[in-house]
Amino acid sequence: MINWNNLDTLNAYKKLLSLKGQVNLSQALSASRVKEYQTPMAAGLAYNYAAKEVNEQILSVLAELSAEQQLIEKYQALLDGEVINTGENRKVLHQLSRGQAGKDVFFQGKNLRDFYAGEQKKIADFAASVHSGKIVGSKGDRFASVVQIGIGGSDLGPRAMYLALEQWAQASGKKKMEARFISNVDPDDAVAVASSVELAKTLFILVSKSGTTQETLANELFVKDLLKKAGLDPSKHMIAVTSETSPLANNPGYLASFYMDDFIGGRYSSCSAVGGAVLSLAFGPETFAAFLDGAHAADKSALESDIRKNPALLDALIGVYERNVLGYPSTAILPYSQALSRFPAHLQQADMESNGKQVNRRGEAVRYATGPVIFGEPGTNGQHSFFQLLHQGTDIVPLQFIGFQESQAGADVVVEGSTSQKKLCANLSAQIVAFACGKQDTNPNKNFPGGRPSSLIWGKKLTPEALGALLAHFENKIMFQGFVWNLNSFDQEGVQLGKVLTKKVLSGDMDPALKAYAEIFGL
Ligand SMILES: O=P(O)(O)OC[C@H]1O[C@H](O)[C@H](O)[C@@H](O)[C@@H]1O
Repeated sequence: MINWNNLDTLNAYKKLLSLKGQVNLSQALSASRVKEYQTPMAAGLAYNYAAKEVNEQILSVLAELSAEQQLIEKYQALLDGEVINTGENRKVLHQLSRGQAGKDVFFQGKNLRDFYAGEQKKIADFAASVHSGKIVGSKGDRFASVVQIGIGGSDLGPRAMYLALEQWAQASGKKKMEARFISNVDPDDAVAVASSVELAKTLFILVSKSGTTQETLANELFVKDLLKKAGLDPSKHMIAVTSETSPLANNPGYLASFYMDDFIGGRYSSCSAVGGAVLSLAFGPETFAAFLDGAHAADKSALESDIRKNPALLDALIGVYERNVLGYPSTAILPYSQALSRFPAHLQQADMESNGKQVNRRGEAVRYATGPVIFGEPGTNGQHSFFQLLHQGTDIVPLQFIGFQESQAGADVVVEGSTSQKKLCANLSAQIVAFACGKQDTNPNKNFPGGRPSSLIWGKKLTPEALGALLAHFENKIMFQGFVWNLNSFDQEGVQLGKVLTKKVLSGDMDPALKAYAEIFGL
């Protein structure tokens, strides 16, 4: 029997509050702790939490919290197809799009694992036909580029994953097609992307789960207009990815259509047809399959009930301790990997759209902090930008570093006795210790207080499997945190009001304040 309780009703939470400030990070951090406070992740990655403000006692109360809030049972129920998205009365099945970690899940007599796998197979066959030249553009040209049109979850995850594997694919001979993305309704986005490709050799992927998103539909027509003006037949240059119930479904105006469903939230859709189409076209279906394998392995590891052996659960619980006990308002995602340049942007949506909520699953106000603000940039770039505040600002911002021993492309240069990859990893190591330990100085302006916590996810190299595991780690972390806070992490009502008011502006039905702003733009 599962109980959905608010965090502040739990005994373990009350205990946890009494453990505030037990750890002095600059004193606690030691070589043995760096070795000991680490747990293996899927696909050869590891989660290191030596520089977090936790100790054995805090970790054992976090384990009690996990048991009392039934985090693993709730995850298992989600995998088994229970209606976890209560606000929209939906199952939550993104994990099923990358393998079976729970029971078979059926909806209206359809086995949904077979449905997701079937769409993946259809995409693989379609991609093979494009790569072999069996399917060509309307003037007979082979397709060389693919442009995804979508926004939010239909853009951020797939774009971040594409960029994450581009150099790896190039170096390993897996790159089949160039991919670009159009998301913004700002016409300059579509113009810039369209002018960077040869339209006759470009396949567009229209991606919208709902099939109703204003920006995406506007960009579809924008692109179709450009295709027509170039003398090309849009129906031979565009495929669609949508849900079977959307207005875009079953439209013969697309070269092909691939489907996902309402049980996969937009921000969790990278492993469905939403990410599958672009990644399979760009890097081949086998690369996408390897990415799914890594994600599935991470999903399985998230079922472990010992928090010390479950990196996603541990990461989630430490985050709750930082947010609700230590009161830290935000978290920075800092990948020391250029390939992950858009990964923080993806996590902004994944985390903040999921856990940026003020009411619980039953719609009652909660009396504790929920999801933190998420932001980030790759290192070392961030060091020359916002790290000043992170080191010496008045807020403490927990940091999630990500790093790899090897680069993806392998090409490197030795300058002043070290390679660039070595410099990158040296910077990462240095930052963790600088944040944790600080440095005393008699000049207050040069004083580093330290005591600034971070975790490190690391691996040998960012491969498709490692990327899948990394993505699933964060998705599962967000899910566990939502369970701790007793939220529905799978709806996003907070994005609706702006859409309604936008329609009012465009239809001329405005209140005075709205009208005043609209007038600034001559509307
Ligand atoms: O895929 P679509 O239905 O076009 O939705 C695209 C995006 O827009 C919405 O406003 C939501 O905030 C996102 O969660 C979603 O990913």
